[in-house]
Amino acid sequence: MRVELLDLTFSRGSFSLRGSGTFGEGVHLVSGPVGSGKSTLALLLAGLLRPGSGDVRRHGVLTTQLLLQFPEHHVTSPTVAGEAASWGLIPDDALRLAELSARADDDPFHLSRGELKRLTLACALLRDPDLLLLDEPFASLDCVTKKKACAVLEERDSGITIVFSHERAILPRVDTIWEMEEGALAARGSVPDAIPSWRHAPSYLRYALDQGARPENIRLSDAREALCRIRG
Ligand SMILES: Nc1ncnc2c1ncn2[C@@H]1O[C@H](COP(=O)(O)OP(=O)(O)OP(=O)(O)O)[C@@H](O)[C@H]1O
Repeated sequence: MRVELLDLTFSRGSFSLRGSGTFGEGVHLVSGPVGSGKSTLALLLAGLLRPGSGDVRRHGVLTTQLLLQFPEHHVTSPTVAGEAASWGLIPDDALRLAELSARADDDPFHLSRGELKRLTLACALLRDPDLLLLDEPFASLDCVTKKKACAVLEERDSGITIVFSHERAILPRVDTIWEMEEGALAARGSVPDAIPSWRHAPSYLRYALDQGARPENIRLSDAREALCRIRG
C-alpha cells in the first residue's frame, strides 16, 4: 500500500505548492510553519482539490479518511451521538474514546473546541481507513489529550497515516519526516536518520543533537533517553 505524488503542483492566487515522493505504510509527519501549505497538501491527497499538474496515485488504498483542521467543519448532526453515527460508527464506541459519553444528547456546537476536536479525532481513528490524513490533529487539545492521541496513533499498526502539523511539543513516534516550506514539500527521510536534517525540529530535539545525543524518535522522551545514554 502506498501513495505517490508525481510532480504535483497546485496554485491559488500567489500561493503555489509542489511536491514529489511516496508515502508507504506507517506514520508520517508533514511538518512546517503556519501557511506553508500543509492543509492544501492534505486536501490534494484526499482528492478534494485537483492538482494543476502532476498526479496523486494510490496503490492498494481502498479507503481514505481526512480529519479537517477545524472540527466544526465536520459537524452535520444536531447531537454528539448523531455526529459519531454520521461517521458510520457505533456512537458509544466513539464517545467512549473521546471521553464524551455523558454528552451524547448535547448539541455538538455546545462542546468546547477541544472537546469537538476530541470527538472528530476519535471518529477519524475508529474509521481505521487505509489512508488516514490528519490535519493538525493536536490543535486545541490539552497536553494530556495530545499524549493520549499520540498513543492511539502509535497503536495503529496498518495503513498509511499522515500527520500534518506545526506542533512542536507533543508528537507521536513516526516513521518518516517531511517538511513544507513555502509550498515546497521536502522529504527528510526515515527516522531516526532524518532527525538532524529536520529544520523545524522541536527545541528539545535540537538540544539533544547539539549535546551529541542521537534520539531514536521524535518524542520528548526519546530526546531525554538519548541524553541519558550519553551522560551515563
Ligand atoms: N481557501 C483558500 N483561499 C485562498 N487562499 C487560501 C485558502 N486556503 C488557504 N489559502 C492560502 O494558501 C496558503 C497555504 O495555506 P494552508 O492552509 O495550506 O497552510 P498550512 O500550512 O496548513 O497552515 P496552518 O499551519 O495555519 O494550518 C496560505 O497562504 C493560505 O493563506
